Amino acid sequence: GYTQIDLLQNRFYERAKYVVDTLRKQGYCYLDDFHGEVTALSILSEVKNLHQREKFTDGELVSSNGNGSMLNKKIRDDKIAWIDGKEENCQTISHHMTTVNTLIRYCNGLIDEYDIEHRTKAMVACYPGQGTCYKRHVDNPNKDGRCITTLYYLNPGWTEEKGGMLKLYPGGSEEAVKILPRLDRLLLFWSDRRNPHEVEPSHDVRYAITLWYFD
Ligand SMILES: O=C(O)CNC(=O)c1n[nH]c2ccccc2c1=O
Ligand SMILES: [Fe+2]
Repeated sequence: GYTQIDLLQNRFYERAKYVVDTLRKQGYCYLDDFHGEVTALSILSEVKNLHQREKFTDGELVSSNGNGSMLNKKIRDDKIAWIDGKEENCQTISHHMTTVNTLIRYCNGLIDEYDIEHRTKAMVACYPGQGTCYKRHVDNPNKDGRCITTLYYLNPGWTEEKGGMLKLYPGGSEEAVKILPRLDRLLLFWSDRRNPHEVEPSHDVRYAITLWYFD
């Protein structure tokens, strides 16, 4: 009969197969209930704890000095923290990183055009509400090596009224796809020009963890 390991490997294989087929077909794909609610809530509590411990940076400030006056204008409203998973009180975030690594390794076996070697640290991002957003952009417009973006959302009970939807323009089409940043949803998409995307203005605190995978 099947051992636990066989079942686990089959599960990863099944999900990797679905991810690769879907990425090939539409350039993005998401998996709901990725870790299960208990683990998802544990990751959320670790992220909130990072926030309380002031581990997040502020969104980047640029001075837009039209006539020499140093007006500080925000170009981005996200607050971020880079986590390598060894920090204290980040054990479940670390488990998330390991799990996505395994999924991507299975995907790697099925994707021959890429040979995914490594990833960035985890970028924990917080949009603090009050209409904070992220303008339309491409994650990797100039071949910096990143091939897959993974975004893990941590927002229980999120609804479209709260804004903060991820708007994706797959294949650069003007037909936008709107993704709800709901708890325990893992979104993956090609990081290059195939996927311009933006974060609509958020009216509540919105958390996500990004891992970028390199070819
Ligand atoms: O949160 C989302 O749904 C999408 N989020 C993004 O596309 C996104 N993309 N690139 C970044 C670079 C630096 C800091 C934050 C970000 C960022 O939230
Ligand atoms: Fe992005």
